[in-house]
Amino acid sequence: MKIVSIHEDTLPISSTMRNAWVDFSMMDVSIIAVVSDVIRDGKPLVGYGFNSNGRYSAGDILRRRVIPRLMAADPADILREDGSNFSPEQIWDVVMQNEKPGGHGERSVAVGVLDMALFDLVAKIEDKPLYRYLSDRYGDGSPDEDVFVYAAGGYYAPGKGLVELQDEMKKFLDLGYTVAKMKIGGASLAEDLRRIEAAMEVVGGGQNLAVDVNGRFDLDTALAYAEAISPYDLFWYEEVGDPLDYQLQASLGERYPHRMATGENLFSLPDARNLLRYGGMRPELDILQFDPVLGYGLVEYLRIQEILPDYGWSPRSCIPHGGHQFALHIAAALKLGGNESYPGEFFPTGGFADGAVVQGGRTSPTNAPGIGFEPKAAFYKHLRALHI
Ligand SMILES: O=C([O-])CC(=O)C(=O)O
Ligand SMILES: [Mg+2]
Repeated sequence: MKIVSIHEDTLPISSTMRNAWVDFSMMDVSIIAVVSDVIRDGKPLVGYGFNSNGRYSAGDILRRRVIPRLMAADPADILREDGSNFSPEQIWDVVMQNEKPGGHGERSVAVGVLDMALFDLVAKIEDKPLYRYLSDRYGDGSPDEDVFVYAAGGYYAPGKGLVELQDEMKKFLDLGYTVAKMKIGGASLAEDLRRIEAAMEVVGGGQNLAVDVNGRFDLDTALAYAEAISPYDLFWYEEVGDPLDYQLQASLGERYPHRMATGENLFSLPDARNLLRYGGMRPELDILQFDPVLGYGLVEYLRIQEILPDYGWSPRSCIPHGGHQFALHIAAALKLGGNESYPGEFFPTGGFADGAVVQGGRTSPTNAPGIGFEPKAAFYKHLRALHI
């Protein structure tokens, strides 16, 4: 069993929206196809991956370091001991040769793109949907049948006023979501409060609405907003300060009695552990949003899962960032607390498989083998074009 070829490209997912830091006019993702010599129905099995949503493509690192290391590896070193399948864990060690620790930057994204494709391939070789494969190998063999998902959106955009924001929130409810998320921190406090109140009016109150600052605030601004939004009792207050400012997070936690969520821009086990050690996050209340792609893939995410109990955390407190099908499978298999969803953003990578139904704020991964990119037509045509 071997990897025959790896194909990589960059796909634009640009749009006119913005959060408190980033306008998405130049946003793109890396996409990858890993072609194996395993033949099924007359065709080679291929694993596909992409780098989640919201961080830029990492093609240079893939082309210059990650892919060459994998292609140069002895085929025996990248298989499980019994030779029955590829080992994403061993491949992780191969592609991380000669890399210093720390300073994870875009390297963790490049490794995550490959890792997603490997898990897609490995599950296809076992002819199982990914959540079943993961549950059998890393979980308890009985995955959750469905997963809590919330609709992320509420971006700032040209010409988007309160009415348009309310229409967007209404659309989320019509699609079957019960909780929506919106951006704050990109306008004045007074304007953001008007936006929050307008959204709450539609979604049914603060417990159905999360707000996301994308790391924009210093401590004073974080606390001023905290005081102003406290009476709303929001679903959560997300990524309020710089992702690596654990002291800010801890100070906020001392003053803000409602749920906080963060972690989408922590890209490694040591960074995640530092959040648990020093970030003042409260295991009985708060939510951890590490993205299983951006942070060196599922291999590293599993290492993070392993240390959670040491700090009093349960997998149910994890709701990954990214709104991708990969994390949906992981959430079902590892019994996480839920998954993000982008019903209206990041075309064509956002959203789940075509025809996926959300009901009462819950959905299920597809039963196609692997991740199920094939039944996501508008995206799959780009993945397939990588190697055809
Ligand atoms: O706006 C973004 O980059 C995405 C984001 O923070 C989220 O989904 O929580
Ligand atoms: Mg966020």
